[in-house]
Amino acid sequence: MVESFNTSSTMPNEYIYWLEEAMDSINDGILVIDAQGIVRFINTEYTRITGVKKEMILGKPLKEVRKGAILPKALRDGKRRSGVYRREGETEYVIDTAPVYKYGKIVGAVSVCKSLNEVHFLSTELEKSKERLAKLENTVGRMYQAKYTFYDIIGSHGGLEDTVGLAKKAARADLNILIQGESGTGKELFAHAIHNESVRAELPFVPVNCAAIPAELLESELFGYEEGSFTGSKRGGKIGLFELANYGTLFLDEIGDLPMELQAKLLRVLQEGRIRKVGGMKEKEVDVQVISATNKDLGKLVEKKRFREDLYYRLNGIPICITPLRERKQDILSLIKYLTDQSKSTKPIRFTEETHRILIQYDWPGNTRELFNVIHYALSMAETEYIESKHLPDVIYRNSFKAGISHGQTLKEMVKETEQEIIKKTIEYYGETLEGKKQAARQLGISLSTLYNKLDQ
Ligand SMILES: Nc1ncnc2c1ncn2[C@@H]1O[C@H](COP(=O)(O)OP(=O)(O)OP(=O)(O)O)[C@@H](O)[C@H]1O
Repeated sequence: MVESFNTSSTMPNEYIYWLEEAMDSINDGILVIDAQGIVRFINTEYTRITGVKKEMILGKPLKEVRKGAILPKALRDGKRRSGVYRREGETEYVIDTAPVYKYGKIVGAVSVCKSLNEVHFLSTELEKSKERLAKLENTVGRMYQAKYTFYDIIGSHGGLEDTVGLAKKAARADLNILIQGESGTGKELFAHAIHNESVRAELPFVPVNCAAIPAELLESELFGYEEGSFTGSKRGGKIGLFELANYGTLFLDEIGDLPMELQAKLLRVLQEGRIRKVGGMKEKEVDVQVISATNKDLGKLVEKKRFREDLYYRLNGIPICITPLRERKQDILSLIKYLTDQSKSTKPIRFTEETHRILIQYDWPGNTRELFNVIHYALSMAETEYIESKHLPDVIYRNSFKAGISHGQTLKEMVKETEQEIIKKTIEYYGETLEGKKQAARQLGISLSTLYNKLDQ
């Protein structure tokens, strides 16, 4: 049963005016018909979407002014309809229709329309955002990828083979791992290889150098921060490295340098598997394998109360110790070959026997990193295919004299060469002027003429 639609009998004019204003402020188009199908109201957005003005439609039967309108159906069958697609020239829109009831009887019907142009615009924006997100994910993925595998670890002596075996088992165990060894022994290389051998290989490998990040920034780097948590914080806050490493591996390099206060926070995260951003209230679960590394004796730091014992045991699920290069000198030649094989040089590279002897005799306090630097240096100094002792950096070359390695020279020649080196360095220090040379001679306890003679020999 359909009744007449009459608002003026029940509402004061002022109220109706206010209601119309309210309807005009919303973003959806609205059209209302009465029980006879006569258009009683449209709002401004309806005109904007359909192009139909009030004077063209108000007071007229909807069926006549808008051919194919579905709203009158609501008067007949009392059904609500939603998402009906319409097109008006260039404008596409969808409408929802519903009957209006009063005391259980239909007194009119209302339709609400939404422009699809806006929806199209929003979905294009959404697509663009998705594309940007995919690119960012790709970049982050590439940034946080472990580069090395166990194939990149060269050498087998001095226990290195067993260490590699242990590291492979550790990769399968999914426990926290602590790698200890002097600087340059390959701790980071091992961490990459372990991650790549583990079930987490396809997921991020996130390295953090605890000694390189200022203590006051480290907490927000590790755990992230909420927007506005401190002056200068970024809009939207920041995601922490723990969260970036979720389901993957976090490599905490130089863990011995982690400030005490952060040690407590790290321990809590490892125990509870949850992180909380700086300035945040919510906690988030994280599933991260932690590989830590240090060139300090962490056990000693614990004794000196500079590293928390409970954290030490948490991190030290599987301990891995890498032998320094001086204790596995048999690996030096394989390491040199590995590096020269990688060289882009088109000509063959040959190390003289003497160069090999010097490289093997040296103690390598900077371990493999130092060896690699020295080889790179020598390769760039040599003009021919032969890498001779003179192509090695000064410090290595001189050291070989101290170690008594003969360079194919007589004792007299070696003494002369060393004397000249020392005189040149002293003159360099005091200056090339006559006064500088006099001072150098005085310093060396020889006369000026002896100084000239020795240089001219
Ligand atoms: N056994 C090895 N085989 C091949 N390359 C190696 C080996 N050990 C070290 N390297 C190379 O030596 C360099 C230094 O290694 P890495 O950075 O892993 O050392 P580290 O122990 O982490 O040093 P630090 O304590 O100073 O951080 C890298 O270029 C690495 O690839």
